[in-house]
Amino acid sequence: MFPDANKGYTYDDCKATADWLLAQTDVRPTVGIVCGSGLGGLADMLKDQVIFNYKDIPNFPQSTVHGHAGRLVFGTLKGRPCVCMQGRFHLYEGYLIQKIALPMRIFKLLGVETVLLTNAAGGLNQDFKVGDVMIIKDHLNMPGFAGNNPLAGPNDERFGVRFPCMSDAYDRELQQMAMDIGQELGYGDFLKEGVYCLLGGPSFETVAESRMLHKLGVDAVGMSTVYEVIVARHCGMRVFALSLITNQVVMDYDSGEKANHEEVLHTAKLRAEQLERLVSTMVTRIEDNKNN
Ligand SMILES: O=P(O)(O)O[C@@H]1C[C@H](O)[C@@H](CO)O1
Ligand code: HPA
Repeated sequence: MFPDANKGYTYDDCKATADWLLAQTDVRPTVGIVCGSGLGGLADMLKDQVIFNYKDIPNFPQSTVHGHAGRLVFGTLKGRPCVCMQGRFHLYEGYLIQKIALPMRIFKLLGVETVLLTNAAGGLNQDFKVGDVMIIKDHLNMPGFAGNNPLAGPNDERFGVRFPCMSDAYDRELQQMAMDIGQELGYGDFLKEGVYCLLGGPSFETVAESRMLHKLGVDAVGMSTVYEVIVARHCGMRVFALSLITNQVVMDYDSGEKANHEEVLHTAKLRAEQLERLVSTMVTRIEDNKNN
């Protein structure tokens, strides 16, 4: 049923990739960051960078989407060791679902304890505006209802249990921390919270699909993050995720609006600096809290 489930994704394969990376950098990251569409500037904030192109990393997939540079950047954020994915992988790129989330297992084997994920998403919540930042409190794995789960296939207990709990997927303390930091930075007006829904893409939603998701209580819809969260939680890392609302989802047949990737990248550019400040402050606080 899962013909390729083991190919290239065994514990030993992940370990070989992690060891290959660790042999080439002195950075021992405890925080891992994933940059969403157009949000790769986060990685540029790291000091003393050691950069690996995805194409040079054994077992790593390649980025094929505009706005995803395809580099793994090690370095320090205000002195704290981090690793940052400047570009992620999506179902619509044609990757096997296990491969999309493979970097989370490599993060774990690098020593990462906390993962901070960002994405670009369309706003369904009618109170959201373009440019709002939604702290994700829960998700809907829409492809998951049809059996598309990155943990499908043989389970290796060295990563985690066969049936992991997901009701606590998004760390409450980190959500509160982001809210607090957002208030301190004066971002209160555009900081929201809500439920993210994964769709496979790459086509954007029809009006009927958008209306259905809205009725289901979805606040923002996108094409990533959920598989990474499931795999990160499976192997015991703490998870925080946020969506930048890059566009308002079209819910009206008379609307002249049309979702497009250029608008997504444009909005990301406008909010990038504030997002970088929010995430970098979180990194320092996570590390400081650990030492106190
Ligand atoms: O990687 P993310 O989820 O930020 O990318 C979003 C979803 C699609 O890949 C793309 C659509 O514009 O942006
Ligand atoms: O409207 C959207 N739908 C799905 N994915 C997205 N990523 C950015 N915007 C969107």
